[in-house]
Amino acid sequence: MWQSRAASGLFTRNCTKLRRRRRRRRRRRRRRRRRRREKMTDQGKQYSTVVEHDEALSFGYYDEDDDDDGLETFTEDGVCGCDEGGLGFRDPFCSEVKPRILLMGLRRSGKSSIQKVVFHKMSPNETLFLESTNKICREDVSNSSFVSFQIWDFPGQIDFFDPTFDYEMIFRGTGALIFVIDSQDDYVEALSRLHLTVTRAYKVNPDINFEVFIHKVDGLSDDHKIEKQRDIHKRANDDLADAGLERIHLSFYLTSIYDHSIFEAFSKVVQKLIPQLPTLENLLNIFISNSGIEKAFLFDVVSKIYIATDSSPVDMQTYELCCDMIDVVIDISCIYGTHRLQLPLLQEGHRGGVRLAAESAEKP
Ligand SMILES: Nc1nc2c(ncn2[C@@H]2O[C@H](COP(=O)(O)OP(=O)(O)OP(=O)(O)O)[C@@H](O)[C@H]2O)c(=O)[nH]1
Repeated sequence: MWQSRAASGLFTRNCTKLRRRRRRRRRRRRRRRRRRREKMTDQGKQYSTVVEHDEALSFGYYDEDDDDDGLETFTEDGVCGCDEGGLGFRDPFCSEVKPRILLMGLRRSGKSSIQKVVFHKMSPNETLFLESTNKICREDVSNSSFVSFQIWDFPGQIDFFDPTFDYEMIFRGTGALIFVIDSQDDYVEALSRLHLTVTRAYKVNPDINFEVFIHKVDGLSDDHKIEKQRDIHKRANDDLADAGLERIHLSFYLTSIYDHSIFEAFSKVVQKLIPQLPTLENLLNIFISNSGIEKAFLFDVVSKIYIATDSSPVDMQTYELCCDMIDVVIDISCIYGTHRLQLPLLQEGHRGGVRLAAESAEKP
């Protein structure tokens, strides 16, 4: 009896010791993670804000109390890949932090369509079948040394008051915030959402460029477009003035995925994030004046975004013509070009049809 009591006492003591040891280990691990995270934030690197739950949409860091190391949303070094499409953020050859562009707006306003059409060459009609985004989707765009940034596509129903949504962390590393308004819909709610988003973001990071895409204007007449733009511009700025925030500058663009307006608008957004822009413009001005060429654009061929142009005004028709010429050059070089030229285009997955043509051209 005495022996068994002693044995059970010993067993309990051992268990308690074991539990204490485990708890200590867990605490140490948490501390280490916290330190690592602080270090990463200091360096400007951002953690994923996507933590998927079974049912509800949730935003936040990984659960500190979750000890299951293997199931963490973050990789050990704090850099997390894209949830969709498998595009990672970590560039093994480059440790620089890329500017971040956020795509925000109400549900079905056209955010994902914009991203797919501009950066994935999706045909506008295919966007009709896009499903609603239910978590933040991040993508690394690194087409060239100038076009190198991250795009974060947000779900329409994002809730700033959700305590797990760490908007401070998100806005802190943001270069541009694109707010998409569906011009074919009633935009009263969109405007109040725009106001809330902009004021929150400005408080955290006053250096963000605020870009408003008055989207889906393809269904509107020219007069109607101008009228809508004027009305949205006035209401949005009035709201800011009422809040004493006149100093916030909003830029407005009329856009549609069914024409080149979305590429032009995106070009302007991206240009603001390129520190070398004035130098590039100067070089193009010199080029124009010495060559007798009428207009010059510096293009990112893959996305058809123009990185810079000379200082003469941009005529939409010239821009469209250049875009079409790029398509022709790509098509021809994919079919008749050298293997070296074809390869990057194949890797980029550029234009499905061309890819097939190039593959069959390669076969003996
Ligand atoms: N007419 C027209 N329709 C568009 C345009 N852009 C997108 N759409 C359509 O708008 C619908 C919604 O597009 P999505 O890209 O899924 O919208 P979203 O803002 O990502 O929606 P959530 O993921 O729910 O937040 C789709 O049916 C698109 O085809 C446009 O420029 N013009």
